[in-house]
Amino acid sequence: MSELSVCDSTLTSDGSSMEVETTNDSACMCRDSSDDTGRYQAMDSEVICTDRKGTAKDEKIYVTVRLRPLSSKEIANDHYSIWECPDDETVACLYSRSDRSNFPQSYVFDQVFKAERTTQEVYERGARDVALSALTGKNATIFAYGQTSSGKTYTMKGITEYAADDIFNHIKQHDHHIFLLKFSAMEIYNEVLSDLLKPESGPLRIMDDRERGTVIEKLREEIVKDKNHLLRLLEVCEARRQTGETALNDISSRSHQIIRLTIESSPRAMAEGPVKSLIAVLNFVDLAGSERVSFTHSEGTTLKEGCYINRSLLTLSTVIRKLSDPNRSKAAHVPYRESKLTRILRNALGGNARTAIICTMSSSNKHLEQTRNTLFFASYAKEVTNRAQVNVVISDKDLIKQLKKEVALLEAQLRRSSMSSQNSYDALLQEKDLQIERMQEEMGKAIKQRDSAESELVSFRKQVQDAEQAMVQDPKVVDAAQVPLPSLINGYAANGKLHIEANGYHKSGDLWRSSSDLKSRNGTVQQPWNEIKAHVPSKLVTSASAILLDEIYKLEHLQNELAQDANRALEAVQKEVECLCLTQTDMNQEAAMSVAKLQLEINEIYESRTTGASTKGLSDNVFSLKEDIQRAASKDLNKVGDADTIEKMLTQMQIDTPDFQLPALASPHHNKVIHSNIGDSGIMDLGQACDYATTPAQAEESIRSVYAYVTEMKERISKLQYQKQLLVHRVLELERNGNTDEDAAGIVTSTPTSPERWKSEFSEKRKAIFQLWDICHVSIIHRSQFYLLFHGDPADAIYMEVELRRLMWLKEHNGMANSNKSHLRGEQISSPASSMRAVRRERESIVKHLNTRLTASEREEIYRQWGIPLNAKQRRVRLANMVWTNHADEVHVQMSAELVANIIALWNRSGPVSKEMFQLSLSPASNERTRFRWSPIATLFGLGNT
Ligand SMILES: Nc1ncnc2c1ncn2[C@@H]1O[C@H](COP(=O)(O)OP(=O)(O)OP(=O)(O)O)[C@@H](O)[C@H]1O
Repeated sequence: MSELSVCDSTLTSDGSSMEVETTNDSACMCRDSSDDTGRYQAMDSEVICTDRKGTAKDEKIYVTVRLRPLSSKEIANDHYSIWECPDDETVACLYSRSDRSNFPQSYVFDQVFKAERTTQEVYERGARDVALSALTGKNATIFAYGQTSSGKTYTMKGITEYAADDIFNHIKQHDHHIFLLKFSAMEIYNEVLSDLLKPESGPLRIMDDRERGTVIEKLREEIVKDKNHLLRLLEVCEARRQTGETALNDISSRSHQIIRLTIESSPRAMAEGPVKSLIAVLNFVDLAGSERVSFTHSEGTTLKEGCYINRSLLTLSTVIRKLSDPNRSKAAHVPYRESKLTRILRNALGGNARTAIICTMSSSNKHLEQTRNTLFFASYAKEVTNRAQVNVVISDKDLIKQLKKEVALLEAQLRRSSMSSQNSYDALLQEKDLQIERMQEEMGKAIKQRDSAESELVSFRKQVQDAEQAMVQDPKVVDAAQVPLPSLINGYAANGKLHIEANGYHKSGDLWRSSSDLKSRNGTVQQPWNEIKAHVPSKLVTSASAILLDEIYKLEHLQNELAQDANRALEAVQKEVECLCLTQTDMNQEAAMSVAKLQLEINEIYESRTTGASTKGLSDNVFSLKEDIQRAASKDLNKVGDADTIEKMLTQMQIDTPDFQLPALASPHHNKVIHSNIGDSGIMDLGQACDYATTPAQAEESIRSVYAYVTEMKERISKLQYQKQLLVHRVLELERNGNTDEDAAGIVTSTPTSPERWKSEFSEKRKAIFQLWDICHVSIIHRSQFYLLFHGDPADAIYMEVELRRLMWLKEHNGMANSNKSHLRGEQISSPASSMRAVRRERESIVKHLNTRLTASEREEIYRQWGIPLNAKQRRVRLANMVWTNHADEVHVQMSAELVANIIALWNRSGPVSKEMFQLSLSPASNERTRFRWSPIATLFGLGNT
């Protein structure tokens, strides 16, 4: 059952609504609507909004006309009715006068109630619908307009009571809602607003609040408890209203009365979201009647009242007329503020309210003019458009509650999203864990495989070691087939080539070396010759050349070690120079330049050497030996020399390895002299060379000393090379001629025994060599090297002999090379033409390097020595063409050799000239491999062909 709630709160507004834009049911936003159509009105702890979702629409004021029957008094005064209602919407005047012809005879309205119609019918057909709009949240105003005594009060009293009945019936019928009904009443008397419920409060002020709209200050509101309560309040107001007696009305209303019901409803059940209450104001307005003074016989107070009444009604008519103008712009001024009545009824007149106007009129012929004025007013009023909207109230409390719910909802969504993310993270982590697990398993397998491979390798190495040990103890019992493929054994297979050990010799691809050689790091032969001989092929064992070959390998091994020593010396020099760079600021300029030049030269050597050329050179050299060996092995050496004789010869040719002493390296920091000695193996200990910084002068001296040592080492290597070539030559001679130890010993026996004899023999042999160089077109670089290297030392005899024999051999076969370019004994013999071309290229190279190797002053000095005018054209070409052209002239030969060495070589002025020649990079230019090759030595030191 519906109930009418009683609430302690009171409203202080005038009932004007708050216009709010609503975007949805649960959220609304207020905005100021300061135009004439409505204003916001903030209400205590409430937000009133208008629901515009299709419920608001423009609506004309509902205008009806009610005819009052003639009263007994009027009938007594011979009044007669001149108005009739041909239908429910038309009222027509029966009285026609020629002078009134400009007035319409009939008027059409929404409803016309003839005199017989009851007030209930007027209410039901002319006001009920509008009145009950307040129950649905729409403001509503019903007022009566008409001349005095036309029945306004009579009609409005009945309308209010019928509306009250309907309102309470509605409340009864809508028990799922809670209703709050508040009553207030006011009157405007002589343009003074007063509270009918509390008349003692005096005149009320009308406030125009920007937020709340028109507000009647201190207007009392009564919560209506029930219908009787409402009726009692109405009675109170009626009793308090200003009335007076006029000629036309015994109880004439002398004021405008406004009865206001504020109806608020809210659903009883708490639905989702905030509680939305509906609020509306229902005004019942009983206007004072327009009157004509002549008719009312007003005077004094009554006259004054009439003036105010007419003035306010005139303002109302003006407002209605202006609002009814279809051409009116929204900006057009509407004089609401010219009367309190229009200010208070502002929403009802063209605003947020539904409005019904009941125009009351007397049908008497005596009131024709006043009646027509009423009909004119009614005609204007029915053209006024209102726009009533549903007013929704959301309390702050409910709004906060709703917002909290939304926040909770969002938080829940966020939690769900977070949980979802967490779940996905967990899944990802699980997947990663699985991957890690799988990888760990694979790693475990790999580790096992590695361990297994390592154990196999250890086992394999042990087998190899056992096999090697067994072979050392008794090589014959070791079957080569039992030796595992040592693809990973020791360092022999670093190049990945297959090594097969058989009969004391290792074959590593294209490399042959003796077992003893491989095992003797310091060059000493660990296995006796006889022992080696026992394991080499019988063909080689019986061959004197085999003995020579073995010695060749020994020499080569020693040569390699010397080369390594030289490399170490170079590195020491390099480090020394680097140390000097740190103290270069303390050097005097000359020393700095000297050191810088040395450093540059050494850098060039070092950079070239680190390109791997030395390895290549050694390989080439070894390759040459291998070919020699293969050739030797392929021959049937039935008449090779006696091995003992060859051994004897080799003993005599034993390499002279004097104890070199490294030049002192001064150390200013340690104040001592460091000596690097050549050990038994001929390896120089230079380990500490770089640890000592020196003064620039000392350092430079040290560098020069080291440099001289390197040069000496290279000279020894060169001699070894010669010695090796001699032996190779002898091997080939033996192989070719079938000669035996006599030939081999011939070289040895040719070594002079007395210095005097050797001196003359040296001179003769050198002249012969000079001649043969010319005949054979031997490289001028080779000539220079040879000349500067061998000066007549008794130890040089063997080299002189080798060179002489080689040249004679070349001379002998030059004709063959000329007529037949086929290989001789597998060797390619350079033809005289190709040798001449090679010499020519050397001369061109000299021309090329003259400017780069020598300074201008040095060149001028040389030109003067050679008799070339300084202003001559092509001086360099002339000089190059003169070199080595007169072998009979000892001075010319000397100058030629020094010039070539000076130009081509890295010249060290501090050292012996003859010992610098081995830095020459030019080997005899030939497309074919010559039998005597200097290039390995040159490339060993990174002095590849230029
Ligand atoms: N429709 C009607 N049927 C019978 N009597 C009516 C009718 N209308 C009005 N009367 C009577 O007419 C008289 C005047 O009516 P009422 O006081 O309501 O006029 P009024 O328009 O309010 O006048 P005023 O403006 O002076 O107050 C009253 O005695 C009333 O009873």
